[in-house]
This record gives sequence, C-alpha cells and structure tokens, in this order.
Amino acid sequence: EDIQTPYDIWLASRAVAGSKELLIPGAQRPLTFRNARLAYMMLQSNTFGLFKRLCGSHPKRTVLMLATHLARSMFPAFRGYSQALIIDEIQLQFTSDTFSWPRLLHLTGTELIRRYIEGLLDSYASHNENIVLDSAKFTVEFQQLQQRVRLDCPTFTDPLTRDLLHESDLFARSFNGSSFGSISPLDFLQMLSLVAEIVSHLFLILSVTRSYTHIWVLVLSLCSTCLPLVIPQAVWSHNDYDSQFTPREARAADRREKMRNIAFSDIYRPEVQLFGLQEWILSSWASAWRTVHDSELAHQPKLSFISGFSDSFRIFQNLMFDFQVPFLILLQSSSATLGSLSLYRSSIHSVIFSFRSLVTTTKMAFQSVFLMAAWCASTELKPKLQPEKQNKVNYKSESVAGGISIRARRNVSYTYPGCSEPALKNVNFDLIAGEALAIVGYNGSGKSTLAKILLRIIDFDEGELIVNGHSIRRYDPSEYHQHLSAVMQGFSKFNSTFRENVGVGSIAHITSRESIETAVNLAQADDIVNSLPKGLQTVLESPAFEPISYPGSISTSSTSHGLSGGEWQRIAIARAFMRANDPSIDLLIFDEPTSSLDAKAQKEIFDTIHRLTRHSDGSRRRTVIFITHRLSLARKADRVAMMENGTIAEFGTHEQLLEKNGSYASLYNQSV
Ligand SMILES: Nc1ncnc2c1ncn2[C@@H]1O[C@H](COP(=O)(O)OP(=O)(O)OP(=O)(O)O)[C@@H](O)[C@H]1O
Repeated sequence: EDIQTPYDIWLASRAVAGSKELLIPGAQRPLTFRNARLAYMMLQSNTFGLFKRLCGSHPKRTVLMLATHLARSMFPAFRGYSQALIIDEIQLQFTSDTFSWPRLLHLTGTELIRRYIEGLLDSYASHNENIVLDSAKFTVEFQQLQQRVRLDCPTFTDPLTRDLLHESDLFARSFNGSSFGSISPLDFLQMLSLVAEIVSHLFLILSVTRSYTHIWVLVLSLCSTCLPLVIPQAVWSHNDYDSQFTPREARAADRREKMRNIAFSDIYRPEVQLFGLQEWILSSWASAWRTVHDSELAHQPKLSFISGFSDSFRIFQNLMFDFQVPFLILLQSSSATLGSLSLYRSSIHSVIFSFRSLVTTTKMAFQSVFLMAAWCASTELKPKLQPEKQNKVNYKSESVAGGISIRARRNVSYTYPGCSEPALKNVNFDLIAGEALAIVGYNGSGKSTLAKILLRIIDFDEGELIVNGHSIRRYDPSEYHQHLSAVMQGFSKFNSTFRENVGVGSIAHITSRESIETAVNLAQADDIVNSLPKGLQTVLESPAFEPISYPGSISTSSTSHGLSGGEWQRIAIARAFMRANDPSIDLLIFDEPTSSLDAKAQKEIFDTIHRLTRHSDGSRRRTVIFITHRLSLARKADRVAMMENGTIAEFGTHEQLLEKNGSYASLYNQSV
C-alpha cells in the first residue's frame, strides 16, 4: 500500500477488514495493528505541523503552556510530599514531648505560602492556556469555513469528499469540548501530563517504600481504590450565558451562525461562488466571532491573586480528616511514620486514577488521530473546477466586442453523479457576442443544467465549450464569474435583511444604499420594500435557514418577515441587477426569472434586461441567455434553442423555427 498523505491515512483507516465497504463517517476505528501503524504515521508526519498551524500565533505562550502543563502535573506529588513532612514533624513533636505552637504555626504558614504560590501559578497557567486555546479554536474554525467557501459544487458531489468534510467537522467541533468530547491535539498534551503525574508519584512511592507496613498500605490502598470504581465522575459544568448576552452580542452570535449556515449550506454554494461572497462571509463571521468571544471572556474567571487561598484551606481538611482506622492500626505496629503512610496512600490513589484517565484519553486520542487526518486532508482539497496553473488563461473582457461568444462543440453532454441517464446530451450551438438566446422546452429537458454549465457551476463530461475563443475549463471560475450576472432557478433566500439579500449581488456595493435602491427599482420591487415594516432593513424569513438555538440567542422567527414566491423572485432579479450594469459584465443568464410574475411585470423586466444588453446608441453590449416557458418572450430573442430530452432539438430564430414546423412550432401554437 502506498500510504503517504493524511488523505491516504484517513481513507485507509476507514477500511473494513474483509470487505470493500468503508466505515461510515464518524465511526470509531478498531484498535488493530494496522490502524495503530496508521495513527503512528499520522502523528509522526503531521502533529508538529498541525500544532504549529493552530498555535503559531502564540509560539511563546504555547511553549509556556506545555511547560506549565508538565509542571502542574507534578504538583500533586510535590504537595503530598510536603504534607507528609508536616505530619511527620507534628508526630515527632507529640511523641518526643517537644510540642510547640510557634513551630506548628511556622510549618503551617510555610505550607500555606507554598500552596498560595502553587495556586497563583495554576491561575496564570489557566489564563495562558485559555489564550492559546482560544486562538487555536479560532484558527481551526476559520480554516474550516475558509475551506468550505473555497470549494465548488462538483467537489462536494464526490461522496468521499463529503465523508472527509464530515470527519473534518467533527475534529473542528471537538475543540469546543462540549459536544463531541475533548478529542483534539490537546489530548496528547493531557496524556503527557498524566504520564508525568504517574511517573512523579511512582518515584515518590519507590523512594518511601521502606517496610512491610508500606506493602500492606499498598494492598489496602489498591483495595480501597478499586472498590469504589463507581465514584461519581466530576461533571463538566457549562457556563450558562443565559440572560448574560446583551442584544448586540446576541445579534453577533446570530450572525455568526448565519454566516456558518451560508458557508455550509449546499443551497447557497452556487451563489457564494458566483457572486464571490467568500471574503464577505469570512470577515462577517470573524467579526461576529470576536464580538461573541469578547463577551464570553468577560464571563470567564479572571486571573486572580486570591485564587491561591481557596486551595490553601484544603490542607486543614487533609490534616484533620484524611486518616482511616486501618492506617492507625498499622501505624501502631510499625515504625513507619504517619506522614509517610499518608503520602504513600494518596500517591497510590493518584497513580491508579491517573492511569485510568490515561487509558480513556489514549482511546480518545487514537480516534482523534484519524479525524485529525481528515482535517489536514480537507485543507488540501482542490476545487475541481480550478484549472491547472499551466492551462490557465486570463479572461479578457475586451477580447470580444459586445459581450461573450459561446460555442458548444463535439456534443456537450453531462450526467449528474449517481444518475444513469445523461441530463444533457449532444449539445452543439454557436452564440455570437451580444446575441440574446432564449432556451425553451418541456420540464426536465435540461435547460437549467445547460445554464449551470454555462455559469461554470458544474462541469460537463463530454464535448467542448469555447468561451471567447478559449475552453471554459481554462478560466479560473472566480475570475469568469466576475464577468457575469445571473438569476438561478433555485436562487438563495438568505435569512437576512432585504437590503443584504439584494446587496450580495455586488459585494463592493453592499453598503451603498443608492446602488441597492437602483437595483430594487430596476427589478420593480419598490412597492415590496415600501410595504415592509422596516423597509430595506426588514429581516426576511428564509426557508433554508435552520437556526441553532442556544442560550441567549434571539428568536428570528418573531422578527423576520415572510415573502411570496414572486416577491422573492424580484429580490433575485434585483440581486442580479446589482452588478448587471457594471462595465465588466459580459454575460447575463436568467433561469425563469419571472415565472411567478404577472404578464405586465414580466414584460417590463424583460424590457429592462434588453436595455442592459445595449449601449445607449443601440449597439450590442452584453450577451444574454434566458430560460423561459413564456414563448411570447422567447420570440423576442435573436436565437431560440428548443430543448427536448436533454438535447437542443431545434436552434434558430423564432421565424426559422416556426417555419420548420417542428416541436417549437407546436409548443408555440399551443401557448398562443
Ligand atoms: N442535481 C441533480 N441530480 C440529479 N439529476 C438532476 C439534478 N438536477 C436535475 N436533474 C435531472 O436532470 C434533468 C434535467 O433537469 P433540468 O433542471 O436541467 O431541467 P429543466 O429543463 O430546467 O426543467 P424545468 O423546466 O422543470 O426547470 C431532469 O431529468 C432532472 O431530473
């Protein structure tokens, strides 16, 4: 097997012995020799790089975190030892009749100061650790989001890629600890600390084992520790932010979720690519994250100089109550001191508990290695539509006058993944720059599929598509998208304000009220805006948005406003008009943009589209392709493509097709 990259390791770990099937995403990997070897390979080649990537913004603090983690793991042994010394001293004073209060106070005082310093160090270490972890959490979530908005639709259709992203998400989410357990690189840190704790205790145990009494204590301790294995586990207590959120923070938390939703949802992906929303999503998410994080920080325990005290008082508890009858009996018949026995016993307890934690943590870490592999591999994923560097050509607007020229050659065909029948087959046509093409045909005949291929949202399997003299595959999709505007059939309905729903059509102008109002006016949506309670600022209800509720989140259902299909359609048209008049736009594609509008509105919108495709002197400026079921609109186009069963059955002017007296003529005659 040639296993080298994190992707290879991840894929190999999903293999089911004796079967060709793969483990379902998120499934636990069995502990086999092969998986252990894979985990080792992953750790060896990627752990350092990953740590560097996640904690790279705080290198000094990370080193300090590692050091304090190790140092703190030795505190319990050190504490036990110093406690034993005090007990021995007191015992000696009692037995030798030299008891003195000042001596006792001196000893206790020294111990209190030691504990105070230890508490202070603890507090500083936690403070430092929080800073490093917060930054790692941000990085992991940011990179996850970045990778989502970077990838295109065809990349997501690959089932293996979907599984990879699923497991990579599990890894990213594990940083929050609460939902999936604490599987993360921190497990390795935890394992290191536990090993250090065990070693320090073992060292202590060995150094004080002096008599048979100690062996007895060892046996007794083992018994007393193993019996109550059912000791209630410490329960992770969540910080309850309920009612602590200010409205601004609640809005930020809400916005963070919305941006995540846009980045993750398949529904939004085409338009995220088409309108180049990547940067906007990332920056909006990052700023909302910071607002929420700042508020969470305000509720977290502060670095405190008094925290050392609380721990100091435990010494009294240990001194007074932590002795048991068997130990006292043993003590009577032995030369061992009370302090050494108490230390011995607590160390054995600690070793046993730490060992149990180590086993649990190691099991989790073993699983997390494969999720880590998924995360590392997912950051390397390449968008499928991205051309190889050596094949890439720059899109030149001025290369063809009057818009974009399109030639579909050699039987362009496309079959959706998982389908047996092609949705598009043997498509060939020529469109001169500046021409208007109407695509008509029955439902399911492949019109939208052809539009998506022309929009470079999906690829095609066979044939050749030449745009402005070059294969469409040679353009960087994001560059190509900057030269077109579109209304897609399944356009996005963002759970956001009316203004933002329109503004995303041109991110550069999203804050310009004037641009938005112009686009709204062109799409004849002014009346809708005027009827809304807060005008452009009204939050619209999106069927695609599923808000995740959490304490303090605002209820969007009570504040958002629903719209009709036709009203949403006007928003989509306004969105396309946001950039349609930009000089860089060469192609407009409208997939049934006015299907829900009345005849008058349809005509007016098409007049606007026609105006946008012409210079003021009437010369051609942009190519326009529109899909419509309304043949009275189609007849106004320069060319008409009649689609049937996934192919262009007839192509020509309206008059030519009528003359032909074929499918188009019969469809036309039925509709008038
Ligand atoms: N995502 C998809 N996965 C699998 N098959 C699909 C997908 N989208 C469309 N199809 C299939 O491809 C064929 C063409 O669909 P397409 O949406 O291009 O038709 P259309 O001509 O635009 O139809 P309509 O007039 O109803 O909008 C149909 O048979 C449809 O079922």
